[in-house]
Amino acid sequence: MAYSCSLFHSSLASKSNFPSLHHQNHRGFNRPAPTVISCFSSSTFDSSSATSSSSNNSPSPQKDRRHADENIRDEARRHRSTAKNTLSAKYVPFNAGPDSTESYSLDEIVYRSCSGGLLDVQHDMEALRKFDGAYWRDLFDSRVGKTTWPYRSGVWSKKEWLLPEIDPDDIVSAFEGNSNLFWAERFGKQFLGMDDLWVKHCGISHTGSFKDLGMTVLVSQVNRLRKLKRPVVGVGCASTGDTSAALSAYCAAAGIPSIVFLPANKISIAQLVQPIANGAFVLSIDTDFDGCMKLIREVTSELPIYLANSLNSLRLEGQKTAAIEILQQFNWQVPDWVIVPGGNLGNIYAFYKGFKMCQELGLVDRIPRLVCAQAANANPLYMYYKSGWSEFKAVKANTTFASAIQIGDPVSIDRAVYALKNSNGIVEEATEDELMDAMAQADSTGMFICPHTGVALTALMKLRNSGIIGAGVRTVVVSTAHGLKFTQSKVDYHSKEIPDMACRFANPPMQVKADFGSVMDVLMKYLGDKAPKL
Ligand SMILES: Cc1ncc(COP(=O)(O)O)c(C=O)c1O
Ligand SMILES: N[C@@H](CCOP(=O)(O)O)C(=O)O
Repeated sequence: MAYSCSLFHSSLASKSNFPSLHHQNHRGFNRPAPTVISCFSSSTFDSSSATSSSSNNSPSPQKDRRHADENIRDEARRHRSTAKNTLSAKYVPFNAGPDSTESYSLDEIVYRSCSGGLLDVQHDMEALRKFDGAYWRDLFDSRVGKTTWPYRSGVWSKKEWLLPEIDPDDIVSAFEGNSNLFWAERFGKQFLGMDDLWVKHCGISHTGSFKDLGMTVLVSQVNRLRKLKRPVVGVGCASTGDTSAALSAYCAAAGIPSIVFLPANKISIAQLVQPIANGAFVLSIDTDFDGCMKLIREVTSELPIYLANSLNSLRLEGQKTAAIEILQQFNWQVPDWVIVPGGNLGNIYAFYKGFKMCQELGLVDRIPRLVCAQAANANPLYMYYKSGWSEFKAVKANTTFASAIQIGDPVSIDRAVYALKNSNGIVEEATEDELMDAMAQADSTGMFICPHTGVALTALMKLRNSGIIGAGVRTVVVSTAHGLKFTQSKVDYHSKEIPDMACRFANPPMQVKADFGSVMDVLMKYLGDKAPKL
């Protein structure tokens, strides 16, 4: 498919009755406000999520109480500042040189640069820098735990760094983000000899995966585009099951049609039922994810269907907030390592971008080393890394229990390489045995993770064994989906029904006759095995 400067163009629209396609304070204060704020006394931000420690400005619960006939959107509107917004963002070619002048408004429908390369959302960093790091830390911290629209969302609590110009009325949010940063105490100690291991549970989320973080941003922007009468009839994606779930849920919440292309028989039942239940138009296509991705790219260049995959750089703006959240949850201390499972490879770049923005804007003084973990059955990035980044070759992705990363031709390969090179990063891989064992081991310590998180944990185990990651260093493993989406893989594993897999940590249920003696026998044996050895 040729992209002519990739501005959304439709031959079909011009022939049919589709609309024409040619058009293309707020302050958080746990501490005194940084002096820089006084230069912006007509604040860039609204006042609804601000709390102040200064006595003459302290919030009055009665006065600020929501009016009886208001909802939280109305309330936010009442509090909104009339001051001019000084922040902005635009699309630019990804990793463009300093001489590049190519850029697009976020209100344009564009996914690729003139040369066919990836795009990136570029913020006006000078405007953001007018506020110092302490200001941003305080602002973001002040929004946690409140129900204020839209800042209750872990994503929109960073609104100024995402879509600074969007009207909060256009935002479509399920108050995603603010996910648990779980201290993996027992897993770390028992299997890795680590006591500072953390799992960022991005999958404990509205639709059960980290995709919600990006989708709230993308669907909000689509909502805005539709209000601006831009030609967006629906939103579409190719998916291995999580993007489609998030897309269909957010679109359903906003009343926007969604269309999802799924590789037939390659996603879990739980994932399949999500877009069906949310009223998406579901196409089950007899190909793999890469085949679906190719088709959706072709279709979205012909029809007024907005592309929701992470090729669209808007998605990564939302996903980058998980990195900012990790720093926030550690009280703005930087972990040493962050390990992310990779498939289409948008997320590893999103993490890099989130960390890097925090460094550039003075919230932290360094960034973590990143690890991207792939399934050995779908490992084009790993192969590229092993070749010393000499030659990238797409692969035919083979079946893997980590089905959401069964991707052989990742669209964000360039973004991933950039993120890894600039974070002194590493790529690792996990065989099917390794990832399933790691998942079972993690589950045995009280987690209930997805196979993709098993891939990331395998990478950690390998890096611990080789001594690259030391025992005492603070490490975060990103868990990308909820384990309940992948119960069949756990059932297969614990039933030891997987051909050629030892299933070393299987814990099958015991069949027992319905009589007291039989039950006592098995219990006595079980308890005997568990008795502490004296
Ligand atoms: C559960 C899960 N984990 C990891 C990934 C990989 O993310 P990315 O495609 O951004 O590399 C995906 C999707 O690809 C996913 O659905
Ligand atoms: N795992 C993804 C694959 C597509 O990734 P995307 O981030 O480019 O949408 C999925 O769940 O579909």
